[in-house]
Amino acid sequence: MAKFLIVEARFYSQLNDMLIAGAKSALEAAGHAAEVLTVPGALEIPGAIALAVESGQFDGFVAIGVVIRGETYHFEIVAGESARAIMALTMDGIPIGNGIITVENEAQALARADAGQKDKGGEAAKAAIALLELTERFGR
Ligand SMILES: Nc1c(NC[C@H](O)[C@H](O)[C@H](O)CO)[nH]c(=O)[nH]c1=O
Ligand SMILES: CC(=O)[C@@H](O)COP(=O)(O)O
Repeated sequence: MAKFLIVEARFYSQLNDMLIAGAKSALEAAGHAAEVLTVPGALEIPGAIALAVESGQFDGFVAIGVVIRGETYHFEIVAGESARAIMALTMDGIPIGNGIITVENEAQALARADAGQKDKGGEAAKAAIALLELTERFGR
């Protein structure tokens, strides 16, 4: 059994609850344990994961968040920079699944957060599990 940390940016509470439910379901189905850490927004997720990696307490990570386009360029920054920083961590061999949904509106977010629809939380958890299995296969 591996131990995963779900790092969630609690910007839209109900949507996050749905994403986390999907992620937890996927992790439990694979026989793994999960803890949840909450940060203010998606831009804080990569830094929180980096700090948690240093603790040595977790085998893998799932990033959970919702970024909905507003009026300004800030959407591109939040969506793009959180994804870029998470990708940089995975390139360092850290098993992370990215479940930060970046959408145009709440309807799109709902369809992707719902585990009975597109289940992006569960998808991200399965990606993290797959990367952890690769670290075990390649001896990291
Ligand atoms: N607009 C959204 C944000 N914005 C906040 C940033 O993520 C960050 O917390 C702030 O810039 C302080 O560093 N975060 C989301 O997760 N979702 C959004 O829609
Ligand atoms: C994704 C965002 O940053 C968004 O929620 C902020 O909206 P705005 O661009 O209208 O400030």
